[in-house]
Amino acid sequence: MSAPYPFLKGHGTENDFVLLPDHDASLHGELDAARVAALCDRRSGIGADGVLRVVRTEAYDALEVSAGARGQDAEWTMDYRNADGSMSEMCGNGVRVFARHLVEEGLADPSAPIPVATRAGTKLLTLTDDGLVTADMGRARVLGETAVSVGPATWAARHVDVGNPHAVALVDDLDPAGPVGPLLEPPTHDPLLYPEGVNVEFVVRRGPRHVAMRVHERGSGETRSCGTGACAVMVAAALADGVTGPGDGRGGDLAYRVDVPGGTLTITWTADDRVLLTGPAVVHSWGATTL
Ligand SMILES: N[C@@H](CCC[C@H](N)C(=O)O)C(=O)O
Repeated sequence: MSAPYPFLKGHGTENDFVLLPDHDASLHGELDAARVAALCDRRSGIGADGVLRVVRTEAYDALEVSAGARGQDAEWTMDYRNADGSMSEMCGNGVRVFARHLVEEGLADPSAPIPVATRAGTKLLTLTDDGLVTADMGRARVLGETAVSVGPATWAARHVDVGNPHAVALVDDLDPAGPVGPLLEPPTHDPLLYPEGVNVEFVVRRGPRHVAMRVHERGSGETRSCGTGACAVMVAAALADGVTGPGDGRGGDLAYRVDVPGGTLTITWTADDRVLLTGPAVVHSWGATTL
């Protein structure tokens, strides 16, 4: 495709995305991994951690093979791709930016929760007057223990699935000059447990119900934030704090502050076992690009 194609750029706590409006799914078959990687390249492309393709679910279903448990009860589908062009089931910050875009373009009504279909099912998005967007991520599945390594350092990690896979390691120090390092390469992980790769979060405690994290994202490298990662981190931290879960384990909701390099997210584990991801989400630029 050589004609200029419209795009938007947005971010949630500096996890940044190129949005491609493709309402009628005309990009079907065009948006291969190489094109996505070229768009996300920070020197020769627009630059982003991933691409959010905005497609009407009806058009998507007519043309494309449904992947796994993708929800079909929403007017809009988010087709998410990592910066290297690989697909992921879910992107928590991405779906929040996606909802912001729908509302700003008059494509969705913010007076009620907005359903968005993803490969990990339909998510409900709520926009509030304080500028924040909350994604109801559903249930986080805690799947046991594993280990991750950076160079000679190895940490125990918790395997948490938030629609996509995570390994969460509680560490003493997040400093890039320390054992976690600058995360230029993917941390080593168990290839049998994570045959498709994994998002790895390193977490330190900052105070009661307050943690900070860095993340190496599968397919995108170290990013300034990861919404699904923050959800996995919150659940892992709460369990490490002795919470028997869900929620506070006593019938109430439980909220943690999760600091990421790009800002702050609030994660709430509800008594009925849903994880809510809340934070800022903005669309700030518009333009046209070659595809
Ligand atoms: N940044 C995202 C996660 C994007 C997908 C991830 N890299 C994967 O491959 O699973 C988020 O905010 O959740």
